[in-house]
Amino acid sequence: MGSTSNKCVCDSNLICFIYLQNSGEVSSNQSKVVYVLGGPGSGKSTQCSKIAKHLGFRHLSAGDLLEAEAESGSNDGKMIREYKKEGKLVPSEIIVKLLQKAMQESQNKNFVIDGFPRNEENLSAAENILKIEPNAVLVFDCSEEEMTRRILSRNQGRVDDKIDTIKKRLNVYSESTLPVINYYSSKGKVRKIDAGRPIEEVFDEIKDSAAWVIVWLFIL
Ligand SMILES: Nc1ncnc2c1ncn2[C@@H]1O[C@H](COP(=O)(O)OP(=O)(O)OP(=O)(O)O)[C@@H](O)[C@H]1O
Ligand SMILES: O=c1ccn([C@@H]2O[C@H](COP(=O)(O)O)[C@@H](O)[C@H]2O)c(=O)[nH]1
Ligand SMILES: [Mg+2]
Repeated sequence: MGSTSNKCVCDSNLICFIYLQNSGEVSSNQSKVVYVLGGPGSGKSTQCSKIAKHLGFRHLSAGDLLEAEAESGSNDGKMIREYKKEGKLVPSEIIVKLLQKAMQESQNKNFVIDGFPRNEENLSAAENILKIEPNAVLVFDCSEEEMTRRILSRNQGRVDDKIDTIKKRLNVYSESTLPVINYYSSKGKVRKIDAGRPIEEVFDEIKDSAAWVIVWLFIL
């Protein structure tokens, strides 16, 4: 569903109708942000692409922004590569700077942010520097076995798609990202998605959740 054109292309008319009421020109100055969190390989980027295409959000992947910065050969690039290879989280100021630029340059001000905030330092930077208070947080629930299987068959040439790095990323998720999820849970913003199912079934659940998100968008 494209909010800019106000033309409904998603298959749930009710959701489209309600969404369009809330995304027309009158309210278009109000930015909406949905965070998508989940373990490595849980399907965040796959589903965020679908959310962008069908629900009219701009997809910003923290991992992809960092990868582009690394590819650019900038001063931070080499350091980003090293952190990524080790499955570690880069210092917040780096990812915050990239997100801030991407958000400022985007005409679509409704964002689905993929894989951020990942730890408490990110969370504090998101609140205090980016001034983001997300409308909702989708959390992808998937077993470690399934996430590992998916990553090992991903074949996208990522430097971190190796078993040793995957184990480190799973630890970072449990130790650093779960506290962020608990924080948003305590604010009633988390919607858990069973991400262990086939891609289309996961997206169906997200579309059902979109109705829930829309309720939030109206309330907030
Ligand atoms: N529901 C699913 N069932 C089976 N395979 C899936 C599913 N969702 C995604 N995949 C596949 O699993 C791999 C990982 O998916 P994706 O890249 O979307 O995960 P991610 O959560 O973004 O991972 P990362 O945190 O490493 O960026 C991809 O090859 C993707 O095609
Ligand atoms: O906020 C973030 C997001 C990502 N990273 C680093 O990038 C890789 C890959 O991220 P994906 O979202 O899984 O594509 C991640 O393991 C971190 O090394 C980060 O530091 N901060
Ligand atoms: Mg991803």
